[in-house]
Amino acid sequence: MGKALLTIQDTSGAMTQGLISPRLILGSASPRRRDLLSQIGVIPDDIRPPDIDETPAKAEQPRPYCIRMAHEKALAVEADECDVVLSADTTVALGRRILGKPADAAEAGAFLRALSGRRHSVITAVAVRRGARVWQRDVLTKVRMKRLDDAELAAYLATGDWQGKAGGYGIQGPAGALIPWISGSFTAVVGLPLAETAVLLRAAGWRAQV
Ligand SMILES: Cc1cn([C@H]2C[C@H](O)[C@@H](COP(=O)(O)OP(=O)(O)OP(=O)(O)O)O2)c(=O)[nH]c1=O
Repeated sequence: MGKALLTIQDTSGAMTQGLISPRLILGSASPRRRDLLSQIGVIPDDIRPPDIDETPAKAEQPRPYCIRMAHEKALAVEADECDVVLSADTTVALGRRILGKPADAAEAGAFLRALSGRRHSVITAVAVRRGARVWQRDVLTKVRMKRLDDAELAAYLATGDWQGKAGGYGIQGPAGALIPWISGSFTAVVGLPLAETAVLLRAAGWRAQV
């Protein structure tokens, strides 16, 4: 697929043809995803946050849920036929339980108490769409959170860093001090697995940066 042939007609009626790279639309409101992309030299031409219903279906398992969310986000973003749209979803899973973005500090506290002293999974699914074609990958990372005492929990909640983050924490911020071990992809936990994302962008014809 790669580059598209662009034909421009000027005011005299003359036609000019040239090859253009597709535009990249980041279908995400997450500043983390924008920052992660810039780490590999990918600067989106536009950012269009998707507006979808993120309620899990009844008895839906975390991984299928996460994959479905990324797919629906990519489809929800308006784009031209040759634009490349990139969307993702990060889901924190404690067993079969899906921990989304906490509504308030009380819910963040409840999530963190549930995660305290245990291993959980962070799943990030990425969807890249061009026209009707969608390329997807998902990455599962195991994360262990240390056992939190009341003072540590209160101190973390007071930072406000839990806001807008699945599971009520951000490993890249102060919560990094609460996470002694991960197995998997750090960038996936933060919101976008960069190695897998680079593969998907190349598959969709986006020019490789690295
Ligand atoms: C677990 C974890 C999540 N997160 C963030 C990444 C995501 O932004 C967010 C999970 O919510 P998402 O629904 O995946 O993303 P979003 O609502 O922020 O943005 P959009 O749907 O528009 O793409 O949690 C971290 O920043 N650090 C972490 O350690």
